[in-house]
Amino acid sequence: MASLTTKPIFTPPFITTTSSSSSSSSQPSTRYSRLPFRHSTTSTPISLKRSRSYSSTPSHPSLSIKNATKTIESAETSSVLSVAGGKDTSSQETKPTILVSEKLGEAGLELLRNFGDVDCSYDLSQEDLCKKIASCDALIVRSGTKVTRQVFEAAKGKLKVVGRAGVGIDNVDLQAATEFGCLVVNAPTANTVAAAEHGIALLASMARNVAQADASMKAGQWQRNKYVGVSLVGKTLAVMGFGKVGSEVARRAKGLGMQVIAHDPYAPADRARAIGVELVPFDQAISTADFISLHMPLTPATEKVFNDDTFEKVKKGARIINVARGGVIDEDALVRALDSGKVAQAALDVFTEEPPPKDSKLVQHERVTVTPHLGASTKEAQEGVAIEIAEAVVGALKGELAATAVNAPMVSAEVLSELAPYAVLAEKLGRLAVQLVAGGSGIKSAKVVYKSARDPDDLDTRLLRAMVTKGIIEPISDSFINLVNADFTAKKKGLRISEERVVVDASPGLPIFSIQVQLSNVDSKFGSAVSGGDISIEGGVKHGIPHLTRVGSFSVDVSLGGNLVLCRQVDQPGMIGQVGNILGEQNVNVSFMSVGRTARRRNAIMAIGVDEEPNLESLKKIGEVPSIEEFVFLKL
Ligand SMILES: NC(=O)C1=CN([C@@H]2O[C@H](COP(=O)(O)OP(=O)(O)OC[C@H]3O[C@@H](n4cnc5c(N)ncnc54)[C@H](O)[C@@H]3O)[C@@H](O)[C@H]2O)C=CC1
Ligand SMILES: O=C(O)C(=O)COP(=O)(O)O
Repeated sequence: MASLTTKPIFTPPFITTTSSSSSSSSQPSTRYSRLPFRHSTTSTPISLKRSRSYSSTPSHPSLSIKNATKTIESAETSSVLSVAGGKDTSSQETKPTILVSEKLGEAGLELLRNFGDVDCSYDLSQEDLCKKIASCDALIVRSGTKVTRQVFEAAKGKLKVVGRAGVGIDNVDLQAATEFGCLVVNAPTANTVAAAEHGIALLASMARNVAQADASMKAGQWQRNKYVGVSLVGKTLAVMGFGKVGSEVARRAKGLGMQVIAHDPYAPADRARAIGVELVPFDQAISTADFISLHMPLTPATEKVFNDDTFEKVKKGARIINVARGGVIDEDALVRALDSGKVAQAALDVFTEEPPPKDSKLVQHERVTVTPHLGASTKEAQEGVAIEIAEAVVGALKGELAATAVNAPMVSAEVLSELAPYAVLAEKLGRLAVQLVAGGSGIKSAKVVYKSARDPDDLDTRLLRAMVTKGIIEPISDSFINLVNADFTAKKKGLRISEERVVVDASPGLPIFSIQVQLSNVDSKFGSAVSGGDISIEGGVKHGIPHLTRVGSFSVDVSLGGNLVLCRQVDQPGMIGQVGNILGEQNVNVSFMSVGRTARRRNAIMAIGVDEEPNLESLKKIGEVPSIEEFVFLKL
């Protein structure tokens, strides 16, 4: 075994990770910050399933989701990755129920109807939504439905996925979704152009007073002098938020002959340069621009980022366009800035409260152009969004990969497929380890050691960590764990999971040589499982089947299917026969047996795989065999 690396691996904030070698295991621990739980435009999927795969289409082989019931899976069946739980007791034939709470394009509805029972119920009150949600597997919303904590609570674990047919997910309580293990997916790309085009439409119509002149003419007026506008060519546009929509607005504005600058703390400068846009600091953007167009998401950091102080800094006579979210502007401050003349005009598609109050000063303001959140409302965008979200929701319900998950760590399809048997191993090791704890609870600290020949950068362990967490927590609580809520649940239960990577000389073709699970500061009901003060078990995957390879300091080799009896005895002839006979008398089939010993005629461990659960009488008889010093029965 050779040490090659000290590189850290990803881990959430409450998880420490080290890399070490067999020769030097005292590398410093490092703490890393959590990866943002947000969508990515690249394909970085995760899978989520709960209860079962629905019958209409085959599920991803490695990703069928099992219920969180404490049923024991055999090694064969547990090659399906259990990443969610719930209380669904429907039969294989039962179709999932998908509630669509806002208008969705027909093509998307068609896809949904081919898969499940679709309930299109628009304009539901919060109370009615909470009533309905208890029988729904999926919910599809646009910006008008508030998916609050109350909704997740009312779902009582049944709701597996919320699909946001659009980009902004500020109307979904992501924290609550995560806590309830509910995946949230969005449709981030299909309405980009529509939103950008609407931004440009508002920019141009505001500059030329189109809406005001139209209203005036319809009221019988002919006011050519009143509606003299301003030109766009040569003016500076500041794009605030240089993401998908912002970039498209920038491209179009350049086509109109405008100078475009942008502010976005996270946008890469080369992407901006490629479009001929300069990225500048916030104050520079707002103080130099003639037009300011907002394209950032609504987050705690962007809420009311345009306020009295900001408007104080804008160039006198600046014009504001907002097709992002109303909440990024303090609307009262904008009214004051308009009244004072600091801001000449505003064009708004989005509002803090939607619809805004009828007497809203902002909406009624003469120099404000408004539209009722129409940015994404083109036929083309709505069809695209509907298909994008229907595919994401159906895929998630089938346990396939969700490329647009917004509240879960992203694990690529390749990683999922390669790690699937190790994920089963990881869960089983977690399950075994927790059953070795005397009393079974009070576990505060677990360490997962991955031995691999691979460079740490090539090994994404988030899935494995989630599965170890699942294995440890589910047998001792009523929680169900999936990729969405594993880290959250561990943290809530005060379980600190650390990870260590040891690089070993093994086949580089295999992602992992072995996984070791260690539990510290707990007593064991099977003293031989303790090594270096910790309960420690280790396993690997052989021919796709998880195997237990070490218990404490004893080497064993037993496939992790069915259940397991571990005995420690003095190494002597006849032991296997004696225990085998006791089990045979009770018609308990022994599937596998392995003996590991420290030295000849000294202590030995016998690991016996059994298909059935031995009854109490057989267990008692095993305990009475004179040379057996301790034994434990473990359910997998
Ligand atoms: N009015 C409508 O119907 C529509 C509105 N939208 C809204 O437009 C916004 C942008 O959408 P996309 O471009 O698709 O999202 P995106 O995620 O591609 O882009 C958002 C950009 O904002 C940046 N950003 C984050 N915090 C920022 C800050 N404090 N200051 C400046 N930039 C910041 C991000 O780095 C990112 O580049 C979202 O709020 C979305 O909800 C999107 C589509 C339709
Ligand atoms: O995609 C977005 O962020 C939007 O704001 C579009 O909202 P909508 O789906 O039209 O209610």
